[in-house]
Amino acid sequence: MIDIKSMSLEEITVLLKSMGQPAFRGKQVFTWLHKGVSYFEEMSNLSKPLREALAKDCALTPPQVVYKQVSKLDGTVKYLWELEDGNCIESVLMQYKHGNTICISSQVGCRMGCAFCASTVAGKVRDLTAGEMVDQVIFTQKDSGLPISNIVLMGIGEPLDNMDNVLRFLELINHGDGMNIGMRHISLSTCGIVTGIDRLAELGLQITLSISLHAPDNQSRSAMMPVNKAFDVEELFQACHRYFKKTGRRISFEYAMVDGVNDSDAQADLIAKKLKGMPGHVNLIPLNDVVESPFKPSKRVSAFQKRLESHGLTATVRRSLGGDIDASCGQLRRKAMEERRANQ
Ligand SMILES: C[S@@+](CC[C@H](N)C(=O)[O-])C[C@H]1O[C@@H](n2cnc3c(N)ncnc32)[C@H](O)[C@@H]1O
Ligand code: SF4
Repeated sequence: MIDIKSMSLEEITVLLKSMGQPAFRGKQVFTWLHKGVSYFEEMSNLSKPLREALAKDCALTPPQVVYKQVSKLDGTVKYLWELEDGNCIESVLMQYKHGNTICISSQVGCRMGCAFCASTVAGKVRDLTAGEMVDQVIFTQKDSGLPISNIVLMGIGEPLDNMDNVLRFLELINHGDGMNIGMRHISLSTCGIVTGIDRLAELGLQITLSISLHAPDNQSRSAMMPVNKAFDVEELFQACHRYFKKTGRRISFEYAMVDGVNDSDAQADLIAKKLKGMPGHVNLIPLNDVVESPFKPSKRVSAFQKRLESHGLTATVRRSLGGDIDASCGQLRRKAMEERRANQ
């Protein structure tokens, strides 16, 4: 079956032409797909034979809601979606003053093995297609009734470990005949795959790049993030400087505060030293407790923030949304996997 949801407008137009259709049909089909139809029959301005021919050759596999949790505190909505092959992924919809933001998954699981992260506990199962990433945005908007204006690639998975599909997703979600979400409204977060960061720099997209830094020295970072053994923190900082030089875009550094591991003043000083020469924004994240993780939340978040600010850096503390639901990434999927195992 053809994965039509992952195809560009141009590719769909070529496909429709090969089916003996005029070029404008391509745009009609693309527009329907990005409105979130679940069946080709819903494409009411196409002839019945064409709808049937598309249904015969092309897969349309909207995700199904398995769980939906709505926070009573702030309206954050967390979805656990079941994909066509039975795998589950998460998306979280957060309501901010500047608009509604969706956090989407880029893979089923993750192979990066960060010690504090629930998404990686059972490893990576597979990459998501571009269409499956688009569907998270479209069907969350459809189900919630809330217009989505911002996207963060910060859900389950490592986007730069699935880069081709992620780039295609960006192109599709940005398309004027689709969701039309501007690149400036999209953030991509990576654990630090240097080759991917360099590739992004070459492309010069106007997205915001977030680096999950979590420690500025090799000893602490390697203890938290195995990726640091493939691309160490020196190489990572160099890639960030290259990225800034090439794109002129400010990078955001994510920093989950872990008690006694990455929260010393010396580490704050080292961050400032390493970021010298480029504007950086450090986003301090109060650690979400993950049962399997040996790490505990730091009590020095505010002191660390002040120390960073004393060097002239911008440092913010991430506001925690959805505190009363399983909003931390990967937790809901893991819970569902455990329940499935128990019922087998
Ligand atoms: C789940 S990751 C997905 C994107 C990408 N793989 C990455 O690592 O940046 C998104 C962010 O959540 C953070 N994160 C993961 N587990 C966490 C936890 N237990 N507490 C706080 N932040 C966590 C990650 O470090 C990262 O900054
Ligand atoms: S923090 Fe990101 S890279 Fe690390 S295991 Fe979790 S999802 Fe994967």
